[in-house]
Amino acid sequence: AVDVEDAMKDMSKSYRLVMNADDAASLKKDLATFRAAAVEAQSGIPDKMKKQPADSTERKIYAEGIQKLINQVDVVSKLADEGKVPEAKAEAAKLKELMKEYHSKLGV
Ligand code: HEM
Repeated sequence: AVDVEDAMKDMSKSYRLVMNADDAASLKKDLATFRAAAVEAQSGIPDKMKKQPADSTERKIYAEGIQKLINQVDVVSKLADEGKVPEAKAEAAKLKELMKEYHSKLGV
């Protein structure tokens, strides 16, 4: 089974790479790594929610947050595809905002 905690750790590493990238090619590569980890996290159930029904409030909040995160990665990737590196990084900062918002909502 997918370990959400491991996927989150991978997201954390690739997020750092994204924010340190200084050309469109490495930015695109690091965003792809981040996205893959986020999709992995999406396919798992966080430890503290394993005993909850799929429609519990927390599980719905988790699903909503991960979907928003993936949608935002796609916004960033589009800018990277267009070679707009500073704009892409400005949008990438919103990934961290989503992290703070949802970690706080979910108490993690
Ligand atoms: C840039 C985005 C994000 C990063 C870098 C990130 C990173 C992390 C890290 C490092 C952990 C702790 C793993 C450990 O215990 O060592 C974690 C846990 C967790 N995060 Fe995130 N996170 C992000 C976004 C999100 C979002 C958007 C959500 C909710 C939708 C979320 C939900 C969780 C949950 C539920 C856990 C606990 C996992 C478990 O124990 O099974 N995270 N995250």
